[in-house]
Amino acid sequence: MSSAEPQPIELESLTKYYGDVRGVEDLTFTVDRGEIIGFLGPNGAGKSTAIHVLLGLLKPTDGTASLLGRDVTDRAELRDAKRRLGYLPSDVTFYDRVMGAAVLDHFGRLRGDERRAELLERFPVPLDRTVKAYSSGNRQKLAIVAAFMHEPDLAIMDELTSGLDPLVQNEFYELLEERRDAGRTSFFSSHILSEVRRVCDRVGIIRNGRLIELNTVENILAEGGTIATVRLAEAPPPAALEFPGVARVGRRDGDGRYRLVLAREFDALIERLSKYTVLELEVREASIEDVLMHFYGGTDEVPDSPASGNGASP
Ligand SMILES: Nc1ncnc2c1ncn2[C@@H]1O[C@H](COP(=O)(O)OP(=O)(O)OP(=O)(O)O)[C@@H](O)[C@H]1O
Repeated sequence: MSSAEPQPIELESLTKYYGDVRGVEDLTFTVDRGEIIGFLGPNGAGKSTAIHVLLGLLKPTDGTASLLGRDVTDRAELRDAKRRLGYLPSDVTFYDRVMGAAVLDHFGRLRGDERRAELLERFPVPLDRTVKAYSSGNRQKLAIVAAFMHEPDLAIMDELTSGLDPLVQNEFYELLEERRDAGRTSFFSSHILSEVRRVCDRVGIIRNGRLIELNTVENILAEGGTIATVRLAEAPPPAALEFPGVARVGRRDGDGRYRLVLAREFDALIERLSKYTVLELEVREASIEDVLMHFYGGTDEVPDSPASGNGASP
């Protein structure tokens, strides 16, 4: 690939309304070549809408979207881009009455299949059975082979590894990492925070149709990397515990504990707490779940997040 090659995904003020219902609004971002980027957000945030616009399945209300430098609203350009695209949908459906092998033959004829044999070794499926007889995991493995066997420059995946067992998941993450090493790009939506942390270079967080954060996992964690939970004999208002370096302070309704999200400002924390009688203090590293709960704000829709049960939402 030459350096003059266009970015794999470029969205500029992309907006999609379904009648009066907002799907996404004013989305602007660029995905770089060789990047693995995750798209996170609560249910209904707009992830699928953005992906469907990118695939040319939905027409934008406003703004532009391009795949591998091709305008997705132009049929010929979209067709061209799709030859170098691998797409893994969230609900894998094939014609039930065809054999697994015939499914791969079909996609192979359309786009190529140079990695077919190797991928089938890594993601084995019963090729001589009809897809109807496949378990959901096998369907997904077949979809992976179909999506990646032509070595696409860009892969787009909706709900990355839903339904795969942990060993297959791991194999799949390795495939994405090999692609990255070869300068190929992967973009996926996910609810699974551990997988985002494991494989992503950057994470985009979308809420109510808008992109509210786009950053590396490390930087997202660094903004509020420490959580202090404290119980005081006194009951000052949460704002009394704020100082530079504290991102948020909240107070739990049930037991009156305060929860501070802060940068590693331990001296300042100790100084501030010294004004009070500290009955309990726990300080720990924030998890990505903690940080994302902040962005998701007050929703319960982070499935593998531990219950945070605190009053520290923004
Ligand atoms: N075909 C449609 N007609 C009307 N509204 C729609 C349609 N598809 C999506 N929406 C609305 O657009 C918004 C974004 O939905 P979208 O499916 O893109 O979110 P999502 O982030 O993919 O959610 P999930 O994680 O639940 O799949 C929601 O308010 C949803 O109700």
